[in-house]
Amino acid sequence: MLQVLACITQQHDLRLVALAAFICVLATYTAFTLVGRAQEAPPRGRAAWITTAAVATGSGVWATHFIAMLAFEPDLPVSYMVDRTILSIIIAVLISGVGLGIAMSQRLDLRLLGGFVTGAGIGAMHYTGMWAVRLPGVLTYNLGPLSASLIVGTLMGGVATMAGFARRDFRHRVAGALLLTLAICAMHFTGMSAVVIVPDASLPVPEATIAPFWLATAVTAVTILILALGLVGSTVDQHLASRSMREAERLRASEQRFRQLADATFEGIVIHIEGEIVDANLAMCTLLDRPLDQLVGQQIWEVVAPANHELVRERIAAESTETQEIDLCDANGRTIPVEILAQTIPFGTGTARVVAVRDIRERREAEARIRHMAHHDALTGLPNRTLFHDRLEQAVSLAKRNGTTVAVHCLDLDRFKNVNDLMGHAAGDALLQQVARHLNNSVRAHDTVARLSGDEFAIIQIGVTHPDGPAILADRLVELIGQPFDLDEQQVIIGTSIGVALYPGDSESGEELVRAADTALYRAKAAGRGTYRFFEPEMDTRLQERRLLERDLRQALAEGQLEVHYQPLVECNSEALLGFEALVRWRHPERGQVPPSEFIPVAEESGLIIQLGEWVMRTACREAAKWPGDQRIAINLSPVQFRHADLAHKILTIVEQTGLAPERLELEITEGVLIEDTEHTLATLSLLKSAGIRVSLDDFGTGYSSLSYLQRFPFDKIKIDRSFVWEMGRNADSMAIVRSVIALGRSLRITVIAEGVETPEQLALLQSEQCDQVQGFLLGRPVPARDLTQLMTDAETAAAE
Ligand SMILES: Nc1nc2c(ncn2[C@@H]2O[C@H](COP(=O)(O)O[C@H]3[C@@H](O)[C@H](n4cnc5c(=O)[nH]c(N)nc54)O[C@@H]3COP(=O)(O)O)[C@@H](O)[C@H]2O)c(=O)[nH]1
Repeated sequence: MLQVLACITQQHDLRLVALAAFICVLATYTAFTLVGRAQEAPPRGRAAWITTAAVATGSGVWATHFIAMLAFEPDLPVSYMVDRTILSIIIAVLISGVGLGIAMSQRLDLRLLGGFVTGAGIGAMHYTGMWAVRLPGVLTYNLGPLSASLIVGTLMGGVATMAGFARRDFRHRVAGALLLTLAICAMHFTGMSAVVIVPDASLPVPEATIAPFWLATAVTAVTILILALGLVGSTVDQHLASRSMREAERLRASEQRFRQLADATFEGIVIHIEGEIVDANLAMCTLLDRPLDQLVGQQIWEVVAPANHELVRERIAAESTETQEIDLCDANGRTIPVEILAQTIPFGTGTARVVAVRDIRERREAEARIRHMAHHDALTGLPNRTLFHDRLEQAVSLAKRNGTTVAVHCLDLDRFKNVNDLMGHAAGDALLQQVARHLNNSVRAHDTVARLSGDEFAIIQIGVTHPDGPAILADRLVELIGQPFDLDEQQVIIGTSIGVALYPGDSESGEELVRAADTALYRAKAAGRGTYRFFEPEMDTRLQERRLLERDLRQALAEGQLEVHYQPLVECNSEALLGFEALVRWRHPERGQVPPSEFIPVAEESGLIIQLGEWVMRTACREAAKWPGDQRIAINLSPVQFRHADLAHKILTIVEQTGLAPERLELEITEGVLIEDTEHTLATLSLLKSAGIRVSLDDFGTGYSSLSYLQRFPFDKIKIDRSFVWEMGRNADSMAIVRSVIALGRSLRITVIAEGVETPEQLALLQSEQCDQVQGFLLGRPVPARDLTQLMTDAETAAAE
């Protein structure tokens, strides 16, 4: 060690030694910095950085050696052989490159080995450089220091790389650089202390050389330039690399955010390039029931329903951005209706199509539900009137093309209203559902059973090949609906009336076919119900007649062709005049006298009964109010009038306006009034009754459940139907009924009137049974108002006698 120190202090120019040390620190620092860059660089760029590090480090270390050599003052002129000096530079560069290349490894053993190689390489450079020295003497080495210099240099090289590459930060780089500088200096000066120079005058003196100071300055300048270039390059590159790393990081984060965003949407997103899927979000994978790695690389045709391939191809070609509904196929081959919206976006170096996919299964189901609701009856689930007419038009068009026959059956349930009224609406609904099921089971799959309204059903029987086909079906339906139905553990028997019309034959259009079937239904009902009738052209004539009658009645109301006649109501025993029943009369200018039994049903069907009824009520009340006595006035009310909510209000207004005492007014209603919407009817009647108006139950005994109505409303009077009165003398049953009704009235304290009394015998029988009142041609025919004064005077005279 002392020998080394003596060598440094006594045989070297210390200023140049300091300069060499400075260069060495700079070179070794550059070495660690550049190798650090190589470590961080992508594999492709590493070789370039190692090469740069090798050149910078090799030249720096060589410069250190060379300046240190210039600092050496052996008291003899010294020069250097160019070729050997260049060789020493090459060795420095090559072995530094190899050593540092190994040392940059993550493995500790390789890092140590790299340090050893670097240290040894510097030794090799040093002794090659010494080999280039020329002086007038013999230069030999002491083996001990020589070996020591190589061992020290090699070992310390290892220590320096271990320290310098332990971490990639400035402190470790500096520590490594200082240790490597120490290694180089130790190796150099130990090596120099091994030098023994024996002057030899016989050897040639080297030619005058450039002063060591200037040589050192030139080498230093060039070296610093090389090292500075290396360092600046490394710093700039590191800056750029960290910027691009930050960019890449930002890109990665943005991509991740985009994916999270895309995955968070409910809509599926798929990106494809000319049909090849390159990415998709989570919703898309879930929709198609395929993992992302299965989707990526697939052609979109594999997920689009074949029927939509052409359409999708056209959209891609046109770069369409319009929304479109198509079908996709999932992994299980299920069809998924979706709405798509596509955009062309920049993607990598080219473009791609990004497609937003919305699952519209729920929407389609809701639409289907709404469509179904719009075309089906909610209670029975059968097609409604709208769908029925659509299907009928289709069936007729098809029959026209194929030359086949279509039959339309219009059905009306008989006595359904009774069930509804007596057992309640829930039972009525259950019955309609059972009927619907029965009808559906009776037809073939391609026939249509529809519910048109209330208890009206219709059937379209298509593809009729056998001429008896419609009759066979109608027969079966009458039979089927005539069977008892089970309702709430009770059996009910209803029945059905059916009208049948055929295409071709009865009509050319669906609408007319229904009208014809309706006409036939009317005839089936008129024939006593529980049967069917085929449409016949003559039925249509009747229908036409009804229409004409309706037109004329409308005109009659407008032109005042109507009149009210009054028929006496008489006390049975005394035959005293009690009042009159108002009966409407129509004298048509051409038709002559039209009976109410003909035009009242037409008025009820057309709704004209509202206007007509109000007119009769006002006319009769006004007339009765003028009568000198307090005779009562009985006025008929139709069931149709009760469907209007303001009936009670209208009657009370008329009574008030005409000045008739309410107690003098009797309203005659039939069972038909009570069958429809009983609650509303009873409320109307109660209101009228509470105003003092009397209420009579007309045609008693002809209805289905006359007796039950007596329990439900406190009628003032019941009128025995004239059919019983006519049969009294001939038919014991009719007599028994008349007797029972009179007894019933007496026990319930309800007045009983018998109508249709035409003979003195009938009157005598009724008197013997103590009937309260009578009405009939025997006691007085309906007469116009102008004849009433005479009639009342006669009655007064008769009473006085
Ligand atoms: N809603 C309204 N209905 C009315 C009105 N005017 C009449 N009508 C109803 O029309 C039906 C037929 O009535 P009409 O042809 O007037 O016959 C009535 C009497 O003329 C007839 N009658 C009376 N006595 C006899 C008789 O001895 N023999 C016989 N063959 N017929 C007789 O009975 C009819 C009265 O019946 P009713 O009403 O049941 O008391 C008829 O149902 C009328 O109700 C009206 O303004 N509004």
